[in-house]
Amino acid sequence: MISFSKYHGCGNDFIILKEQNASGYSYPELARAICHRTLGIGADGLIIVKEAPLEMIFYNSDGSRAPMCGNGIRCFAKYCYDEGITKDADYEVVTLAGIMGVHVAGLDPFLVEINMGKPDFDPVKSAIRTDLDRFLKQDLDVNGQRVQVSSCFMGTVHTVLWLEDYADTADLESLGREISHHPVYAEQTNVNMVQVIDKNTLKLTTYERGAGMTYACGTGACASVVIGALEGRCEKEANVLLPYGTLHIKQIENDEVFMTGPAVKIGQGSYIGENT
Ligand SMILES: N[C@@H](CCC[C@H](N)C(=O)O)C(=O)O
Repeated sequence: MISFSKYHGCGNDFIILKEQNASGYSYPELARAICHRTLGIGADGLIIVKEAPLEMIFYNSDGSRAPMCGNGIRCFAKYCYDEGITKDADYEVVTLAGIMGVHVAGLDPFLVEINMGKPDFDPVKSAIRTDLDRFLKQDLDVNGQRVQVSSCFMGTVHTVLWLEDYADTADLESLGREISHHPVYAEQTNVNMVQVIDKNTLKLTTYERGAGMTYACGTGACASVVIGALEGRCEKEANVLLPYGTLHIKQIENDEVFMTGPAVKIGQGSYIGENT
């Protein structure tokens, strides 16, 4: 039996476990089994919490490991608060993408601001097969359709495309899937399909590597504002609208990106784990 909790950030949902509760399990297999929407508890990802120092280990629902998860780290912060692991307002969390700064900005509702670090435009960092220095405003052939995309590493690999450039946006899931698996991305990419509402407001739909369509993506919201500002489509500070919440994203003068948003506990229980 594995004790777990379930949380969501703007609809992006996660199973969260302490490291000691998953000892002896293969994390990729556990992620696939526990995140399964029918045979498991159901979630977009699995978060393992390590203490001293605090570390977030993140797996997508398909069992692949990701370096960072923006909505996940806010839920990690709420879990640490709920479990009494830390009641500090400011602390750091180790991730595969580096150390992230956490600031608990409100308790009811629970609001967290994360220092997400700086975007990295080097295509090598995002495993993009190109000779270019930056992969911005690049045309991809997607099923015979020309699609213009921009990519960067914002905790993990992200690609942004602007929905106003397309006449047919009826099937965002297949558009996202095709771009995510495009051969130019050696390790796939997360795909953010963005609508500009105004210079300070974006509406985001994300196809995630390792999880498919999700209701929200925190690192994707950051990448969308960063690339949107670079391309003159939005300001460096904007709200990103998602079906189950809003993220506030701000890029400051030294290029660091801050993301503020909610984290909500859904429940807790015991997972029998017979499928792992
Ligand atoms: N939903 C996340 C990102 C999770 C990781 C991603 N699917 C990947 O494989 O890079 C977020 O909120 O940032």
